[in-house]
Amino acid sequence: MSCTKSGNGCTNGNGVDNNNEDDAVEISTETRYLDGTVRLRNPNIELMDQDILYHLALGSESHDLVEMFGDVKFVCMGGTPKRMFNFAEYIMKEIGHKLPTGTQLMDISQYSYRYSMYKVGPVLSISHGMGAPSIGILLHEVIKLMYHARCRDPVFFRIGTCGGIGLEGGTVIISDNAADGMMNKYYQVPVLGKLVKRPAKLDKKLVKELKALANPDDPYDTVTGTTMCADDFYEGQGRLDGAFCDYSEADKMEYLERLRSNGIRNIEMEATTFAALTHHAGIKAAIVCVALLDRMKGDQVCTPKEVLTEWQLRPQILVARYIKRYLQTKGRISLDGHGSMAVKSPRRFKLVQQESQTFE
Ligand SMILES: O=P(O)(O)O[C@@H]1C[C@H](O)[C@@H](CO)O1
Ligand SMILES: O=c1cc[nH]c(=O)[nH]1
Repeated sequence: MSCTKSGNGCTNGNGVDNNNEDDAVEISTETRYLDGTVRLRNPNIELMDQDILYHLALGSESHDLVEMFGDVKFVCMGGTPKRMFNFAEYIMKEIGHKLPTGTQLMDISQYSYRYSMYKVGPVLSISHGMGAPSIGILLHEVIKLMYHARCRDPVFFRIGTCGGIGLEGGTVIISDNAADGMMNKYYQVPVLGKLVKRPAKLDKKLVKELKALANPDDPYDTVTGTTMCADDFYEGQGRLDGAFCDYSEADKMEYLERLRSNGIRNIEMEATTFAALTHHAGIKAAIVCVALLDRMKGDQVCTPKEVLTEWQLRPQILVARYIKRYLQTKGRISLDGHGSMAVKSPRRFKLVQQESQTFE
């Protein structure tokens, strides 16, 4: 498998591509057609009569994916169906999107009984479940969906929860790097009996743009830092309160201190997979999580439900600011929030000017 100049390529298990650490996602001809539509790094797909996106309950022949999803610009994901339904309702208000009279938000993937998906104009809101395998399967299918639907330069967000490292519950963390529990900045997955490592890179420019949208009047802190991705909530995150625990509190604290001294500010369970697969697809992506607790102070999530519910809105507010700002800048919604979301069906081979994401 070949690598692009931008370092988008995968490795074969012998090493990891770590060059251009500070680059924004660079669009290569391997991952984009000339008009910005997504090109798959899999020659098999276009040779298939149909592609069944099994876990989304969609298919390239059974559904008109261009008609249904061709206008999607933002794909937002988070762990639970409820959070992503709430986000769909929230973003609908924020961008002033109106559903056709007599209709309501529908879970497009309800018959998959796996993930939930809501579409609000140019925004998709999808639940990804817990952990790398779950978000990995979803990303394969959503990236293929972007290809089939001919979406142009989509931007992906993970809107999540996490444990803070030396950060109070309620703090919002924008990930500028993702690392696994061994502090490797890649996602590794066994493929055909070999470990394939893919660099877990996030778009640094997008991180800065999101950070700039944190409002000094927000009654909570918004910080940037490296996010650790664990394969487990308990032992994998050094908790003392799982069904098993073969280490002491001192061992736990020593590990958390080591993470902290390496710039790790929070722990969750999807960051490396999300960063690596979006990067490999040449898709600009960001992770914004709220800390549910400070792991230096404890393990149990004991904050009252209503408070947790309010905290979970915080990453949504930041991402909504970005989306709204983008749509306003692109003139697709007016400042009073009442605008048309209509977008012409994209034409894959028409050369269009590269869109700039800079707002200033
Ligand atoms: O987006 P969510 O809140 O699901 O992210 C974190 C990581 C795990 O999926 C889960 C563990 O509670 O929360
Ligand atoms: O501590 C936490 C909290 C939320 N999600 C995690 O993965 N860990």
